[in-house]
Amino acid sequence: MTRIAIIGGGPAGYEAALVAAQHGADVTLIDRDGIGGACVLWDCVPSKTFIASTGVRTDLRRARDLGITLDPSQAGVQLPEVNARVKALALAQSSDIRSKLQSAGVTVLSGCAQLAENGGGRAPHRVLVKLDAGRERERTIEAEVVLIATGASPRVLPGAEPDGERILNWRQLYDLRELPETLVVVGSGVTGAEFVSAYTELGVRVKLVSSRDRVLPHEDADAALVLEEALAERGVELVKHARADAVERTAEGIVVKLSDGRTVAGTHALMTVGSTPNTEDLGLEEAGVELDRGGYLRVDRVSRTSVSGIYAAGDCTGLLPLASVAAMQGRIAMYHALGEGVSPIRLKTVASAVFTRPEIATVGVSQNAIDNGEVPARTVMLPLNTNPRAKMSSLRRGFVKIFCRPATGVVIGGVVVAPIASELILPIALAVQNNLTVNDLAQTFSVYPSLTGSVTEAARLLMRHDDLD
Ligand SMILES: Cc1cc2nc3c(=O)[nH]c(=O)nc-3n(C[C@H](O)[C@H](O)[C@H](O)COP(=O)(O)OP(=O)(O)OC[C@H]3O[C@@H](n4cnc5c(N)ncnc54)[C@H](O)[C@@H]3O)c2cc1C
Ligand SMILES: NC(=O)c1ccc[n+]([C@@H]2O[C@H](COP(=O)([O-])OP(=O)(O)OC[C@H]3O[C@@H](n4cnc5c(N)ncnc54)[C@H](O)[C@@H]3O)[C@@H](O)[C@H]2O)c1
Repeated sequence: MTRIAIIGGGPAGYEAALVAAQHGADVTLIDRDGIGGACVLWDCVPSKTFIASTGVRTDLRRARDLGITLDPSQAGVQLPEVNARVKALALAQSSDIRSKLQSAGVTVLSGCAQLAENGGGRAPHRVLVKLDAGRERERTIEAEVVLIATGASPRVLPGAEPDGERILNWRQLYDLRELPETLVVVGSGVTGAEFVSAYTELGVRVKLVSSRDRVLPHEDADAALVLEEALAERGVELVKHARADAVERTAEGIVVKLSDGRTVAGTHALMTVGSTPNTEDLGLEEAGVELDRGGYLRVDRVSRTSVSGIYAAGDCTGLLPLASVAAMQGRIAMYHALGEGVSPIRLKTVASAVFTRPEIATVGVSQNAIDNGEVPARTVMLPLNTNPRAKMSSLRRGFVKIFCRPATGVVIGGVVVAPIASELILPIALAVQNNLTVNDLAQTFSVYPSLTGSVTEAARLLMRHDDLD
């Protein structure tokens, strides 16, 4: 029976463990902070749960447009209750995953693990675990296969170290007892944008410090523009071309010092300046495992590191820091290690979403790659304000974009900006994954009236005239 040791219990680690156990391996999974990893306990799941609460306020804000008047005092935010719900839901999900692993036969250990010296040659790898509890303090596990799935941690900007009171990282937000009066968010990537949108919905005055000329510099530019307009309308102050050098405490709260001499004041600062991989103190150098720039583990498309039998998956590899990609990398590693048929990971079919209001969802090639001439494509952008369902719900913003191959009409990408874009992207993702054409999409019945009607309509606009004859 193949022995497998997995370091890290986030989506990369636990999905890998489930697959390996299903295929008859003897699996030990070690995690130091809690099963589900940062994804379930601090990052993805808590932020989306928090955003679900703020979404109620979004709907209330829009109710007036639909002829419903509400007493604003009835829409108060009980922050301790919101935060308690976030934490309870994260812990419950962590516990569900632990039970699932245990019933699949996975040995779950709580503790900190690192690679230990092995006997060399064909001897199995050895993993040293410093256990959290119990009489046994250390255990050495021998395994033919090791998967490193240790994730990443919030990057700390020197001079702006979080203190958990006024200068916060996103993992410390759920300990606040009261809403900040003025929140300065530093960093306009996906994490920053999601919290700006969420806190604005809760009535907090928000300022966003962006090192670029816009919010979401890595996302579709048209989508980012729509979001920027929506945030500006809600009073968000966007400070552009602004690189934070330091954040200092003041009598009133904090002040963010920018590299060009400007300052931005608030009561609290939220640092969303990216993450760094958890690859220190793992014994990687001694084991000969190579790292890339920034300390990420170098892997190929079946998750192999530079050392035979040692695989890596998830945010510690820096491939694409998404829970879905982490899980897929973990599964692929196990299929490969156990000799099962496996296809290398394909990032071109990954669907992802930014959970702002409106949401932004994307899949496949980007508009940028098309505009740069890297990918030849025919494109369409259909505003949602022509969609009957959108009009009924008084939606003013948003669009559907579809990109297809010029000659064949095969769908290669798309963008949706809408309140539930994370759900609406699926038909386009399905088309991209399965090489479907715009004709296939256009000929699919969508419900009338529905927002997905804009997906089929956009596809119809991309059908060539000779197809329509
Ligand atoms: C604010 C935020 C929101 C996000 N929202 C989304 C989203 O909506 N959708 C999405 O797809 N992705 C989202 N992501 C990204 C997603 O959270 C990550 O891609 C995902 O967590 C990666 O999973 P992982 O298994 O690689 O690592 P993690 O989830 O980080 O888990 C790694 C685990 O390994 C443990 N560990 C580390 N070192 C050791 C050691 N030496 N011994 C034992 N255990 C160790 C850690 O404690 C941790 O528990 C979000 C990220 C952030 C920051
Ligand atoms: N909904 C989701 O799926 C979701 C949500 C959050 C994060 N994520 C994943 O996590 C990844 C990382 O996102 P992120 O937003 O945490 O990090 P990021 O690295 O994408 O963005 C950080 C931003 O901070 C800026 N920055 C860095 N130093 C700065 C400084 N001194 N002053 C001002 N700005 C500064 C950077 O220029 C960058 O734009 C995403 O690419 C995504 O894959 C996904």
